[in-house]
Amino acid sequence: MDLPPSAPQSLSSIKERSYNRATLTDDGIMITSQASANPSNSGSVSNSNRGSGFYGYNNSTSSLQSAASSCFETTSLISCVTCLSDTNSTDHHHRQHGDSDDTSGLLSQDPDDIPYSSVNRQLLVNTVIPYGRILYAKYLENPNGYTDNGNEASSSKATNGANAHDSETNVVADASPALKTASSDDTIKEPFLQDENNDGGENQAATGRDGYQLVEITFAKPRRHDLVPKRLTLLINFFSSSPDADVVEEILARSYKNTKRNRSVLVIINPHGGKGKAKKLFMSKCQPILLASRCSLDIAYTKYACHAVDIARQVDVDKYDTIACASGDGIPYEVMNGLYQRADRAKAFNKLAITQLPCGSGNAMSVSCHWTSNPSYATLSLVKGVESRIDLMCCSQPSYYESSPRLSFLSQTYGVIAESDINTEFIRWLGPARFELGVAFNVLQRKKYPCDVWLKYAAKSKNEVKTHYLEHKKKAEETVSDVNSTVAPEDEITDADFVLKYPYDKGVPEDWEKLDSSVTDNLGIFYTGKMPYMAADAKFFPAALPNDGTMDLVVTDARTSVTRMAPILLALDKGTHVLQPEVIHCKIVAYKLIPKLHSSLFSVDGEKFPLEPLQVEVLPRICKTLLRNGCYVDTEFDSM
Ligand SMILES: Nc1ncnc2c1ncn2[C@@H]1O[C@H](COP(=O)(O)OP(=O)(O)OP(=O)(O)O)[C@@H](O)[C@H]1O
Repeated sequence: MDLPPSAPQSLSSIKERSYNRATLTDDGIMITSQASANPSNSGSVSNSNRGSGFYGYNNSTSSLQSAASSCFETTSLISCVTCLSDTNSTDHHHRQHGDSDDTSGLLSQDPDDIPYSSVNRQLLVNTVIPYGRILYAKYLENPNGYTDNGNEASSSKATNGANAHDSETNVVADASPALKTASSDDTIKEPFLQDENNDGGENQAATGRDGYQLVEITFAKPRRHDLVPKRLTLLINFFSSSPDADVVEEILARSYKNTKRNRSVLVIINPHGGKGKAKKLFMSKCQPILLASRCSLDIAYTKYACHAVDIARQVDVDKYDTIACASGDGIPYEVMNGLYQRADRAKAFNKLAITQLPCGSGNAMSVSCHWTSNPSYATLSLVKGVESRIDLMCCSQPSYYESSPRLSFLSQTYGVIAESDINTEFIRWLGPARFELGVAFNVLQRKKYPCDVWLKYAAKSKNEVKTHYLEHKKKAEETVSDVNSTVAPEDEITDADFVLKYPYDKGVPEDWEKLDSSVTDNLGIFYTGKMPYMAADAKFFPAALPNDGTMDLVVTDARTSVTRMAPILLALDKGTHVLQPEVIHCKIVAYKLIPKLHSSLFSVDGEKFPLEPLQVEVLPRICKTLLRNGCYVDTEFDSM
């Protein structure tokens, strides 16, 4: 990408600048004094240090005036050359020290919730940049300062080899024709990353004079509705009794607590996803954050329906730790099934975390796991997420179970919802409204979907569901806090974990209970789910938990009056529909449904499945994914 004419052309111009001073707090990096053009206003910069090469500026008035453009000079330069212009940024928002945030509040899309700010492009004193937002940190220079020839790199210990390697790993080539690498035309190589790769002082344990060290951080900064990576140069006050103290390592350790740094990601983009916008969304909203976080990326584009199954079947499991589906919910479904069909499936599910970057029309996985349907915020959640095990559901029907059952991570449905989801494809142009219209139409008609259903209960009554939920949620929270304090426990699965307890051909076990036929003869909705949200505004399964070994079931009776059904459906956004007396809500570990209709269908994770008997059981903890803060988005079910 060419530099715009107005952009500074030489790195030597950058050295004439002032920096914000900062210190590390428990929550983030706190600005302790503002950058200033006027030496008399330069806060706590001591006389003995002022003007030293260490600060990167000399003490001539003109230089200091040129430095008046503040610590954001770097940022604005970078913004300029990477088209990440900050012009309309929400810099006026700020959060004072003591009002700092943890990661739980960081992914909010509310611009009022921005935890740092600047006035006249300068960060306010006491602003805290939370660790949850920090993507990367490095030493900008060694403590001896820049040399006079304007060559930054030459003033530092040579680490360019490591950075060249870095740059190579960012653009891994792959022989597979299905895979397009991040160095292809489709990838905008961010100049700020190249700049970083050329830096000479990266990750050196510099020991600064008086404990001050010049560090550059890259952080995710809110801009309009999104997050964009920005850089900021800070003079950090870091005192430590240890001779090996390394402030950059300390910042990175705090910023990536309980998470893996430098993920190796295979991104699968469905170019048709999200009405054809998936690729553009990924490139503009997700890729900059992944690259700024020093993840290495390979990109694969799906070229035909079910291509992601083939990609996952063939992927080099040793090469990646993450598969990120820049798509709707269809591609993660295909990836899980592709991995399931591999001979080394236990290894594949142990090695790879499957996650979604919400670039499709249905993004239930991202809403549930990353707590957002915004691609840039979901990417931050990917980068910072806690690797967690989730249960999957294994589906068997006569036409395919012998060759290979199908995995489902989200839901299976029969009746009103299935028909509204799949049979309204012809009115796709209506967008999400098509689904709601379909449901409304079928509910108004009070259409019945007779069937027989057998259930293996884990919690039958609504009270039992609540008790189960509270117990398992508490257990999950304890596990997450264990992970927080120690290294994640070894939690590997083996081939034995894939063996079905209730194979289809063995019939219905005796301890399964048949659902009352007065309900199943008049069935309206049959819907099972493993994640809380089925769409951004449909909290269909508020009691769903990642790995409690159960799926949630919601059943309605088509004879329920329209005046009762309307408020039930309208309560979907709050999730309180499950509390209504007309709604059956239970937790089950397995079920069998035999349809009694000749023309209808099942929808499994949004895919059309044949109208045949369907038997499903939970496969506990089979899949690894990334959960923000180690849990599903809070549904507030415990307080319902
Ligand atoms: N190149 C392609 N051509 C045709 N179909 C494709 C292609 N790539 C992927 N698909 C199919 O598109 C389907 C939907 O994918 P995905 O969930 O990512 O998108 P989406 O925007 O959420 O779509 P939907 O609106 O159907 O939910 C999947 O079944 C997948 O097999």
